[in-house]
Amino acid sequence: MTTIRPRRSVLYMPGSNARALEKAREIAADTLILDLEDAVAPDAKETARAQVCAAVKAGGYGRRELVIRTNGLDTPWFAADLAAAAEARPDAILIPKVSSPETLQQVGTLLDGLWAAPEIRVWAMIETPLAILDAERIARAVQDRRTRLACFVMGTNDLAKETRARFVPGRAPMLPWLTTAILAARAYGIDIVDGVYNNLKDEAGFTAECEQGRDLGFDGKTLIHPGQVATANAVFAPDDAELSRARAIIAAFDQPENADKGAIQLDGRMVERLHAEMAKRVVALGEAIEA
Ligand SMILES: CC(C)(COP(=O)(O)OP(=O)(O)OC[C@H]1O[C@@H](n2cnc3c(N)ncnc32)[C@H](O)[C@@H]1OP(=O)(O)O)[C@@H](O)C(=O)NCCC(=O)NCCSC(=O)C[C@H](O)C(=O)O
Ligand SMILES: [Mg+2]
Repeated sequence: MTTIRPRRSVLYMPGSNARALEKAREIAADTLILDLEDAVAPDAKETARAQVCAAVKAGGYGRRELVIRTNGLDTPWFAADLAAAAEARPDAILIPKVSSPETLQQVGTLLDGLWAAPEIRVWAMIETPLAILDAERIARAVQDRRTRLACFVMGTNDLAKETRARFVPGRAPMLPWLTTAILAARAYGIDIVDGVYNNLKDEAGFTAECEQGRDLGFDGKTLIHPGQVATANAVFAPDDAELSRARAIIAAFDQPENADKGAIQLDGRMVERLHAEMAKRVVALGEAIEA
């Protein structure tokens, strides 16, 4: 099994907010997205870029995964954002408003031209109607190693803006888009994290949306405030009951009498070898979180 990197809590912070960049060294998020795009006003773009890249170079974020979100390819800031981000060497660079695989190929070519370290991955915001309609081809871009593609990030605010869909409890208007993006990501073995929950005061609504995202198959959720981290970390981690059941399934198939069986009964339920594979992933995720 490949190594699992937990991405339960993926916290955005405005690159222009020096205090937040500092504070983030102590926040228990799995991943930090240091934003140069929507969270930063046009007049603050250059300052934000310099601050973010200095923070990444300075380090001190421990095991937290660091991602820099650039401005879009069609903006006057993109070229300088990409060059500075490549030089700062974050774990990944997040590209907003990716609507086709060609965009990822273009970014990959630019990164190669900048001699960007091969370890730097590219993440894609899935937040336009065209991205949903073309999600399968965008995810398939992972097969072109030049793209460095590793993860999809849902941009539900931009999707709501572009489609005029409303945010309603249960997200019925968005479910087809969320599941389309998840299917595309899983078909090509890339990770995918859910969109943000804008209401910072609605804890019950936020918890429900985390649970919905987990049940749909997301690896984690993007967040906008440190106060959302603990809930996302708890919801997207396997709990004790899930871990002990997973260990029991693995142990059952390890028994010599089950060596030639494809399906067995365990505690009144049918379990197949595919469940043992799923159980191994749950245990590996639990161990990665523990570490
Ligand atoms: C939403 C906020 C503007 C609220 O900020 P504020 O009113 O200052 O909140 P608090 O007073 O509760 O803050 C308490 C302390 O926590 C720090 N803080 C706040 N938010 C963050 C954060 N995201 N990361 C790190 N630290 C944070 C404050 O500095 C306070 O610290 P202290 O001074 O020591 O007390 C604010 O939370 C915020 O800006 N959030 C992020 C907004 C953002 O990044 N938006 C863009 C991403 S969302 C998006 O674009 C999704 C996608 O593209 C789509 O289309 O859907
Ligand atoms: Mg967006």
